[in-house]
Amino acid sequence: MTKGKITKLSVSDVRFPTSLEQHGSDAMHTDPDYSVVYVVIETDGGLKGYGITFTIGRGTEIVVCAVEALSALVIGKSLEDIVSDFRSFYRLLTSDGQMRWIGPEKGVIQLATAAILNAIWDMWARAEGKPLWKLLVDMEPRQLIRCIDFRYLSDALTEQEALEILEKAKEGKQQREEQMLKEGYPAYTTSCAWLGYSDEQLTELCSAALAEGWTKFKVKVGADLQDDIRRCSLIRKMIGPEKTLMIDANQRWDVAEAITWVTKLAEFRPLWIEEPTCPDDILGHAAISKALAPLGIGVATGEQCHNRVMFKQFLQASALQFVQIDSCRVGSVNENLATILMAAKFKVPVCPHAGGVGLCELVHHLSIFDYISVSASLDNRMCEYVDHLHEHFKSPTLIRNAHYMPPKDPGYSTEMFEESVKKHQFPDGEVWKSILEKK
Ligand SMILES: C[C@H](O)[C@@H](O)[C@@H](O)[C@H](O)C(=O)O
Ligand SMILES: [Mg+2]
Repeated sequence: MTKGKITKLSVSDVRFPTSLEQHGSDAMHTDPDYSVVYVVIETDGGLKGYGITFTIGRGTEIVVCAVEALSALVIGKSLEDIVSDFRSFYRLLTSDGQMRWIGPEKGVIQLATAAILNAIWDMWARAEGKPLWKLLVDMEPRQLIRCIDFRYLSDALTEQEALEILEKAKEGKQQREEQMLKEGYPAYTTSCAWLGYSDEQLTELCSAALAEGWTKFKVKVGADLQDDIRRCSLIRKMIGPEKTLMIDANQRWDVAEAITWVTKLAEFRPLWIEEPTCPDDILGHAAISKALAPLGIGVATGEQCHNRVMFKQFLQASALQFVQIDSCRVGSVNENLATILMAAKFKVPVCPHAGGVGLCELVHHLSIFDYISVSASLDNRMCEYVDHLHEHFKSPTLIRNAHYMPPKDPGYSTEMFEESVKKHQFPDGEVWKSILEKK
């Protein structure tokens, strides 16, 4: 594999003005400009890797600084040095004796870690000539385990248990891979019902989605109860009693408020309420889960769950019924592998968070791996889909019949078109120059 040492890491602040049309809006984030911190790493032997982390506009420049601060830990290493002992490299990035103080393993520094490690995984998959999901699927359990930092996890999941889960799932792997290649991984859509959309827009988008074959829909709630009742009733009527509805409050409520509010929306039979309260409030989520269980409503969370230790506690406390991993929030594939394995042990389905810009491109690799190599089940499992900004990626997602089709191109689907990056660079790209001039 030796193709030189990493000699170059470049990082850009790339923003898309989605707030102009209220795409992505929710009860807490009313004007998101979907953005990425885009990292490109290169070796002197000609290997390249592309990585992103997701942000929503202002503040992206801070993550860029954090990537720059971490870059010294990457420069000079070869891909082989890194992946032959990936666990140690993960530790190096997340446990630097001085920089860990500004985390540890949370917030801006963790987003930066995600961007860099996503680029490394992309480089590895490209070097092997495989899409990332296939790289993972073809790895022996022991090799997968060596990518995971088990520090702080052993009270919930030991290495031995993780190995046993992976060994057990070897049975039927081949058939599941064939099934994925034929049918794809089930997806749901959030594109119809952002909070800032009018009822007309909602109706139009929902009927288009139904015509395209979507069967599972997520609606933003949490700002105004009467609005929520009206919007949920509209969608439930359009999709009929059989199809699936989920609701997402993006952390808007206190615990008691969440319970009363969601109880009032129970007649629309949501499968889950997502992020009902503060994403760090594990016991709060446990209380909400307990109160809503009799109504048949689960709690989903994870898009702002900053590391594997948080997921561990959510699982230990029965505080969530759907684990929403995110490919850009935590320490990349390494940390998501840990969470996927813990979810398998606790028998909780993984339903990744996606959307934003690039999140769909990345995370469906992990869903496909989860099904083939870990969970072996599609029960109550689906990966989020949002129909924005795919045109900026060289290997965009492919949806067929509301399923994600497995990517074929080598890598982690992270590479963007140079032209897109250039145009949307903040604040000097032509898109932003013209917006900022008008302001
Ligand atoms: C600001 C963003 O669009 C969020 O609203 C979005 O990630 C959302 O929570 C989701 O679950 O898709
Ligand atoms: Mg959400």
